[in-house]
Amino acid sequence: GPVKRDTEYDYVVVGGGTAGLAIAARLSEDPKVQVAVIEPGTYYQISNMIVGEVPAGCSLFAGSDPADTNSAVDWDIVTTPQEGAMNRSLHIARGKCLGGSSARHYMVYQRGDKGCYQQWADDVGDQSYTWDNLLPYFQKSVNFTAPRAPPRAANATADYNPAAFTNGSGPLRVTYTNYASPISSWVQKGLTEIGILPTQDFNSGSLLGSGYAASTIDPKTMKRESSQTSYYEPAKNRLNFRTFILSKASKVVFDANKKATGVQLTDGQFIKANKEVILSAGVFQSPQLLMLSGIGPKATLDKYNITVIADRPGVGQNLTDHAFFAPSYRVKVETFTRLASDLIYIATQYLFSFIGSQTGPLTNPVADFLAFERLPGGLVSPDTQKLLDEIPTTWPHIEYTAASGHIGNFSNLRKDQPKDGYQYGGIMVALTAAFSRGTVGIKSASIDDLPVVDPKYLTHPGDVEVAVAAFKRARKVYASEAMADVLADPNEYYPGVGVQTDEQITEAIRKSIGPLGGHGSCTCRMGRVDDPNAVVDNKARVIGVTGLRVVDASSFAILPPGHPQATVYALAEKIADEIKKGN
Ligand SMILES: Cc1cc2nc3c(=O)[nH]c(=O)nc-3n(C[C@H](O)[C@H](O)[C@H](O)COP(=O)(O)OP(=O)(O)OC[C@H]3O[C@@H](n4cnc5c(N)ncnc54)[C@H](O)[C@@H]3O)c2cc1C
Repeated sequence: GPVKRDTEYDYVVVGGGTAGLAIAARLSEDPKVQVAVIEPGTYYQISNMIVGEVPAGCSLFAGSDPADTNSAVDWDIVTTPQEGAMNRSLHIARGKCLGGSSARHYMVYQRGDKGCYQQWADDVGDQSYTWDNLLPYFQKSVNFTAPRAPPRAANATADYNPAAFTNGSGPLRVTYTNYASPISSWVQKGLTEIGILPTQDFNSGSLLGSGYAASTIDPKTMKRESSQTSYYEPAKNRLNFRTFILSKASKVVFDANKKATGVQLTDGQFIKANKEVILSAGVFQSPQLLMLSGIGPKATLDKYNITVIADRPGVGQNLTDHAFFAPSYRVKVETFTRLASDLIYIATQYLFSFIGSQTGPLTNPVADFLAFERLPGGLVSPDTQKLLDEIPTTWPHIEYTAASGHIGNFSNLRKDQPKDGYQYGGIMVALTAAFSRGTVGIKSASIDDLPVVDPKYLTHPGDVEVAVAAFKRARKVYASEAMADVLADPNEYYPGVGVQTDEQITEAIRKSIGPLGGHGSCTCRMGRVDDPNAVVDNKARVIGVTGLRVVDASSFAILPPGHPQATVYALAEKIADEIKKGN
């Protein structure tokens, strides 16, 4: 039978992922407070050995092909057939381990723009969510180390703003990889030619422009930094901090006053929460757990005979994500294509460069160069342009990422690399202000069944127009004069020169569009208490009950443009602070 545990704590955190370990570590700083974390996975250093820690390993087991997974460390979530994507069902990687998706992701550390957080503050009716007021929480979470050149190449200087990291003695190590992808400096020139100019950094509230991205990488070892290596490791031996690995929550339990009293586990145990339960099970499983516990759209709960505790129609709605696609080209510089197909090269790189001197392509998380822009005027219909113009002026519509390899339809980055001796490079195009919204549902009253995930990519007609316009912009980057010298073949490899009309481009995009890692958010959306579709209030408290919060990407009010981990950590820091203040 299961090991007998202490079963009473002040705070029970469900999910030892990105937000969960951050908030649990902060709450346990007070030795008088007893904190427990429930996590179904284990250490990814065991369940995803080497691959989980080496930055270039992030490209493995994260494709949209349902077979491109490692079930030991992934939830194997596959979407419903996507109407906007030629009815393909797409795997969306989600970490099942201590560290959660921070143990699976591509390590880009980047904050949103000032306008997006102003929107968050206005939506929620709480100006503590503006950029200026969140900045101390961004800074509190990180410990920054400036890029080093050498070992970075002289033509790959990463600019940064030291002031973005003032007071940076936090747990999460952020730096720049020791090896810049050679294709990135070429893509930067191509971007400049189409009018997207270099900018200093992506951590100071403004994103428009191009530059190298900071990464959550340990500057000493060049290994992945996750919420487990950063927040959890220094806290785990505290006497008031318990972690239950290989343990899954099946539901939150309430008393007659609708106060959360604890968490039921699948092994039959009940873990009592004297103060609060905090759900940090992520964008798909936090709304699932709410529904299984009786909080959600009444019709859904009735359908599965779940007793309604609070009828909250917004639970599982409003799924916001960054879908992406990527044309690719044959190039003359070494890219990930070589790593993917040359085992002897990987082995020597690992032993002599990565372990030996913390250098070489394995230290690179495959996509290290970003650019953001507002779509130039005149490229979409007046209706769509109007929608784009309504988005706060600092919030980019598009993100371009230099891709060191062929992405294709993102089904399996390793297997899909062409084996014809050429190196490949590309440019990933993500919709960072997408209008399409998806849903997360349930198919039974049991946690043994995965949630039903329907991101509804490209179902809003405005997104299709923006995607086609951005695709043409991306093509211009590789067709630039500046990039001519690096192309091994002037013709586009994928989707190829035969794709020319808007109809053909739309079809090519629908055939290849996929989740940009899984930036999914807002399925337990934060909002005003009187908003019937809000799920949590400005302190992340679930509306309609007491003693329960949701703190993770699901409780975002909006999805900031770009990569969400910085905001996940900042939110966890902010809510930990609110709890400590007694709010
Ligand atoms: C492949 C990939 C690439 C990405 N690239 C980037 C990037 O480069 N930069 C960036 O900023 N963001 C990136 N992201 C997004 C980022 O990783 C997520 O937004 C972030 O990690 C979400 O944090 P979270 O706390 O909401 O969820 P998670 O970190 O996923 O944590 C959820 C936790 O809950 C646990 N759990 C689930 N169900 C239960 C249950 N029933 N009981 C108990 N526990 C449960 C899970 O095992 C997991 O540990 C990427 C994501 C993926 C998947």
